[in-house]
Amino acid sequence: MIARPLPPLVATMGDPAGVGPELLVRAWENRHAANLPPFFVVGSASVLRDAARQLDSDAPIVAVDNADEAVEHFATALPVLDLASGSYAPGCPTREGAIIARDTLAHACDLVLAGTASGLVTGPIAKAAMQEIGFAGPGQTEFVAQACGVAPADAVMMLAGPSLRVLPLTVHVALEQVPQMLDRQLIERRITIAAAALSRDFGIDRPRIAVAGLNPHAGEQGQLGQQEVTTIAPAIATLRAAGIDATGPFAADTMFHAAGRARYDLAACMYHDQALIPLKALHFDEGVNVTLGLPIVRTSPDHGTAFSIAGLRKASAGPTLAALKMAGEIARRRTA
Ligand SMILES: NC(=O)c1ccc[n+]([C@@H]2O[C@H](COP(=O)([O-])OP(=O)(O)OC[C@H]3O[C@@H](n4cnc5c(N)ncnc54)[C@H](O)[C@@H]3O)[C@@H](O)[C@H]2O)c1
Ligand SMILES: N[C@H](C(=O)O)[C@H](O)COP(=O)(O)O
Repeated sequence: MIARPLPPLVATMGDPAGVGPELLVRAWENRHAANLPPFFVVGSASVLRDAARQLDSDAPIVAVDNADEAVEHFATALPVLDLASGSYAPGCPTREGAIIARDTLAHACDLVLAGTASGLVTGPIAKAAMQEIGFAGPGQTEFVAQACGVAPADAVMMLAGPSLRVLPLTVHVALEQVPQMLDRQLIERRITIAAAALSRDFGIDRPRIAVAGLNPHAGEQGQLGQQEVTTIAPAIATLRAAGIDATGPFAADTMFHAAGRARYDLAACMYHDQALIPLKALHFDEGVNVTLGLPIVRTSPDHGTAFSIAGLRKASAGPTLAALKMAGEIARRRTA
């Protein structure tokens, strides 16, 4: 049976002064080589044209009115729903740019929720700049969750690369807050959501989830901290009783070498950098940030706005290509 065509993906530029716009131009240029599904941008045609010019690219940028038009034009031009105007110097973020990032993200969420687009790929934002305009939540994950009517705590961040998937159980909080935030409910809830998503969206029937300890040597039987004994191990036991293949807590420093990675499908980590350092060390140029637990598909490249190299033709489009491919694959799997 021939699969019916899905609606196109929708992408956002993120902060227009970051590398998001240029990487969307590069992604479109590589659409055949990367075998990308059709996508369109909710953003600014003028910003994308400026980005193409800075890249010395002849990629046409066409303003469209809807997703159907976007699909019609995708073969010959990068389609954009032109909702924003103004020019933005690469590397020079502005308040107006943060507002555009917020408003275009909100519009893109609405398009996916309405079924007009099959998935959302978000460009990088600058969190501090977004906070200054009253952005809801620490990042796009929480914003998209709220747009979907999902409690931010139930929108689970996973970073994925070819040989590693990681889940930070606590994310954009100060390290000093992590021990008090780590409770059994949080660990059990987020790993349960992740296990279901790995089955549904990645086709892993019985995902193996390795859980890291918080303390060095996973606490050394309680001699180097108590969280493993009082909280993490009991949470793992509860998950296992519920039929989830969770193991640990493991000493984090021996989870990420090749032999360690071969033992699991997802590494559940206690805090942001415990998860993202190994992922970005191994897969920075192809890493994808995937939000699990949402009714929609949402991915983003694994990096930020890279203001220091925006407009300099130095940014790799690898993570953006990987994010678009993964969003398309998940969307296809969900409709199979
Ligand atoms: N997904 C996101 O929206 C996201 C992710 C991380 C950071 N941020 C935000 O981005 C801003 C800058 O954060 P940062 O500097 O810590 O992280 P960053 O990812 O923007 O940059 C870190 C380093 O990686 C390099 N880099 C980033 N993307 C690259 C690419 N595509 N190709 C080549 N090199 C690349 C940068 O030049 C820099 O040296 C902050 O405001 C942060 O909040 C956003
Ligand atoms: N934690 C991710 C990273 O460091 O790559 C990124 O900041 C995610 O942020 P969003 O919730 O805005 O996608």
